[in-house]
Amino acid sequence: MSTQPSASAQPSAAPAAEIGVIGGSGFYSFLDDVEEVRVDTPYGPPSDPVTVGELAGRRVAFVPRHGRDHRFPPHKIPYRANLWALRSLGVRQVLAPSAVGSLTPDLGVGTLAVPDQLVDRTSGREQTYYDEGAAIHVSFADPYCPAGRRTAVESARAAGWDLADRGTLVVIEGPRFSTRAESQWFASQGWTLIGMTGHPEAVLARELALCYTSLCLVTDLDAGIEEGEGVTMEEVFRVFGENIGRLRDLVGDVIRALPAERDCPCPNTLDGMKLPLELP
Ligand SMILES: CSC[C@H]1O[C@H](OP(=O)(O)O)[C@H](O)[C@@H]1O
Ligand SMILES: Nc1ncnc2[nH]cnc12
Repeated sequence: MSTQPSASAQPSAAPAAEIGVIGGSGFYSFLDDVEEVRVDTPYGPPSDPVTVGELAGRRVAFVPRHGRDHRFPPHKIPYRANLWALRSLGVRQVLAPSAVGSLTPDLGVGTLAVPDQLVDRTSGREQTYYDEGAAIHVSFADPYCPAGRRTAVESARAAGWDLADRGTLVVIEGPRFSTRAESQWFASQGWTLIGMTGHPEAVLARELALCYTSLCLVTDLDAGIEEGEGVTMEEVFRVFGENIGRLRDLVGDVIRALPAERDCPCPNTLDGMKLPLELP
């Protein structure tokens, strides 16, 4: 599966897609023969034009959350625009690959973790579509789609990954990495994974009634458990680069195996949600 968008940007012809992929650090493109779409949203443009292509008969839209040139740091990513853009193309299920640190020696570098819980330690990010008009409070007890998670776990197992079939992802504000004390405190809570982008992405997906599945590649042991000089950005990119081929393949496997009809308990409709702005 490659990586280069082949077509030029189109103003607003919007090809439909059912599955969305949001690429993270080191994951800036997906699929061959894609159509590039400039989608505008009430929240501004997404991180970069969305590319839409086909895999195993499934229409897939891709957006790189940091932009193709990684110009958006985690606290400046236009999360609302990214999710809105995918939803407005028809996407209903989102796969979100991400580079994460491990908070436990049990999860080594190169592990694929499919978290089932999330802890928000960010501050000051725009994290809702429901900030005017009416007070709407979505349920978020289980932030990830169980069907998406099941499919990801089965696909990763079949592909021979070192696998964590659950885990709690703590999302820090960044862009700095954690101190050793912070990291040790997170680990002492039983949280197992650490990243900077899982929130508000997951909750915005929930607010748009999108299924959302996080695919975490462990690129490092976080400061509280490693014995060296601390995590570096170079280390994260290097390890991610060593694994991007098989991670892309895994995302493809998950897309092939995702049920076409959603059979999960995730909200499936926005009826009654009084979204302040209308989706196209
Ligand atoms: C590149 S170092 C830290 C950076 O990597 C992760 O990005 P993503 O979740 O988009 O793969 C982490 O969250 C930070 O944004
Ligand atoms: N240790 C870490 N902390 C926060 N985000 C990360 N992304 C990759 N590794 C990370």
